Formats: sequence, C-alpha cells, structure tokens
Amino acid sequence: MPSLAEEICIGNLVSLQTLPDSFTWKLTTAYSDLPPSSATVEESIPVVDLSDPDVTTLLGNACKTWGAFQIANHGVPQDLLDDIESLSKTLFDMPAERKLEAASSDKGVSGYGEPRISPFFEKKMWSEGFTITDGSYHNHFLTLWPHDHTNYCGIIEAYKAEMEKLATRLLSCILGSLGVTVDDIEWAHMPENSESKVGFGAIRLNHYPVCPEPERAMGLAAHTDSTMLTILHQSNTGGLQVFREESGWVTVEPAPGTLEVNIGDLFHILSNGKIPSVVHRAKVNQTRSRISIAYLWGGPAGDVKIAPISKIVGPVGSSLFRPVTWKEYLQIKSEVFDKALDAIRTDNPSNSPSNVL
Ligand SMILES: C=C1C[C@]23C[C@H]1CC[C@H]2[C@@]12CCC[C@@](C)(C(=O)O1)[C@H]2[C@@H]3C(=O)O
Ligand SMILES: O=C(O)CCC(=O)C(=O)O
Ligand SMILES: [Fe+2]
Repeated sequence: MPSLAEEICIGNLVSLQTLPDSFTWKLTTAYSDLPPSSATVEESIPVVDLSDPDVTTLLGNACKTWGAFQIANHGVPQDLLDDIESLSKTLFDMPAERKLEAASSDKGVSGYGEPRISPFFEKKMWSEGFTITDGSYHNHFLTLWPHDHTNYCGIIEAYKAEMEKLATRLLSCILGSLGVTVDDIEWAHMPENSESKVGFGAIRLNHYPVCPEPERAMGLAAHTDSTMLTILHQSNTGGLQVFREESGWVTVEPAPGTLEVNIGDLFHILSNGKIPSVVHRAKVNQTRSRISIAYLWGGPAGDVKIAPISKIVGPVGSSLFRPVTWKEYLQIKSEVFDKALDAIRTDNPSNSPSNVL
C-alpha cells in the first residue's frame, strides 16, 4: 500500500470526500475521547512568562499539574522560527518523488517518512515528517536543495543552538522547583566537558495536510516523548492536544510568540515520577494544513546513565526506575512503546533479572 506521502502528494487523497479505511481511527481505545464528567470549565495549559520573577514556581506548578505549558519571552528570535517554518513548508511542498529521495533508511529515524511510532498502530496517521538526529540531514538537504542546501543547513544549526540554550535553561528552572540543581544530577560530575555531556536529540518537522474527515483521522497518535523535554513550535493552526486524567484531551491553541513545552519520559525518570511525562497527540484540520517543529531534547550524550536524582529520592525513599542511557531507553521504547517506563520500573516483578527485555 502506498504511504500517505505518496498518496497525498500525487494528489489522490486531498481531493477525496471521505477518508480511506486505512486512515480511519476508532477513537474509543486508550485515552478516551469522552470528556470526564467533572470537566465543567474550559481548561487550557498555562502560559509561563520566562521573564517573570516567579518563573521557578510557575514552571514547577505547570509541570506538576499538566506536564505541558506554553512559554512567552523565551528569547528565540521570531525570524528563526519563521525560517524553520518556511524551510518545512518548502520541503513538504515538494513532489512525493523528491521527498522520497530523502527518505529515512533506518526505520523512521533520520530523514523523510512516517512517525517512528507508526508500527504500534493499526491505522495510518494523517501526517508526514522529516527527522533530524545526526549529520545525515546534510546529505538529505543536498539531495532536496542542490543549490542552496548550505542556507537550509544553517537554519537547522542555528535552531539547534537556540533550542539547546533554552532547553538547558528550562531544565535548571524546573529542577529548581524541586529543590535541586543541575549539580545534583549524577552526570554533572562526569569528567567530560559539559558540551559532550548534554547530547542533542532530534528535530522533527511535522506536516499535517488538510483532511476530508478530521474527526475520524489522527495526525499523530497519542504518545509521550522519550525526551528530557520537547520544545514545540506550531504554525498558527492548532491541532496539538494534551491529555490529563481530570480534563481529558485539551487543545493547545497556538498563542503568537509562544513555544509549547512537553515533559518527556527522561524527566519522569530523573524526577522519580514527581514530574510525569505528558501524553499528547495531534489532530488534523479540514481547511488548513498544519506544520509543527519539535525539538526533542535528549539527555546526556553517550553512555551516561539517567537515573532518579538521589536528592529527590531522599534517604528513605526508593528509586522507582533503574538507570538507563538514552540510547537504551529509545531501544526499549521502540520495542514496547507506551510500556517503556513500566519496563524499567524497579518495583515491577516482571523486570526481575531473569525477565528483563
Ligand atoms: C530521538 C528520537 C525521539 C523520537 C524517536 C527518535 C527520533 C524521532 C523522535 C520522534 C518524533 C515524533 C514523535 C516520536 C514519538 C516519534 O515517533 O519520533 C518521537 C520519538 C520519541 O520521543 O520516542
Ligand atoms: O504536531 C504536534 O503538535 C505534535 C508533535 C509531536 O508531538 C512530536 O513531534 O513529538
Ligand atoms: Fe510528541
């Protein structure tokens, strides 16, 4: 069966009035779509002004109640956000055959293709994307833009640099809200210089084309990010929803000048479950296509293990998760998806040494 990219881009699907069966989701399984009976007020995730003197408390509260928030006064130049958005538009506007020349070779990692979580779902997602995890995007960009790839690569480099700065700043503020500092993280005392300790992660450019029956389709299925945290720039069209037990699915309306932040699984581990990762998904739209750019910030580079911070666990508490490197965690996630955190829990009997993955 052709992929969405092939079908959409050769113009088959966009003109359809109904959704093909392979793209029709039954939204009754995990994370019910029914609003909880207690949801009487419209709720939305908080907007935190990073220049507010109370920023630590505000971020701490946002993390504990939602695991997601929007940030204002984040310091990322608007021009750069515009540049990466138009880079994404230019890429996704190309004919399918061109995009497929930059297809990812290694099951949804670097390059053009479907979301990596696709194999866990029976139905197809109404989206396409381009993932950047390492330097291989240089070659892909050279294929896509033989004449001005240097310009496009420069945008990615600048974006990475800005996002890394912002992510580090958010990390220390959120840790501050838990009464600890970056120095309390075990890896902060590793001998390497700080540059090599804080690894990168990924940038995912997402495109959600217009869809004839958005209610029955899914742009990106419910998931948590395997990151420390994710910083998301969404175009002026909404679609992102976050899930909260008390509220059900809550749409994050794009607010001009803000970026959205999601807490990922590594933060969940690091904080010993005090700051849980957030389940989120992307819905699609009947009249407007949508672009989002996710900066998925991984943990420390290489073989550094991520484990609950001992100062958070406390002298009598117990560490809920065994230490894992980011690479190991991504591997576990690619095998068991939404059971990945359970798979590394220390109190899960099926994780006893004779039973581990
Ligand atoms: C570095 C990462 C993090 C990945 C896997 C790998 C490359 C692409 C990332 C995403 C991006 C889109 C959502 C997600 C859920 C997906 O399908 O691919 C992410 C996933 C994860 O956070 O687990
Ligand atoms: O497009 C969105 O709003 C969500 C994207 C996302 O969750 C991701 O790329 O991990
Ligand atoms: Fe995500």
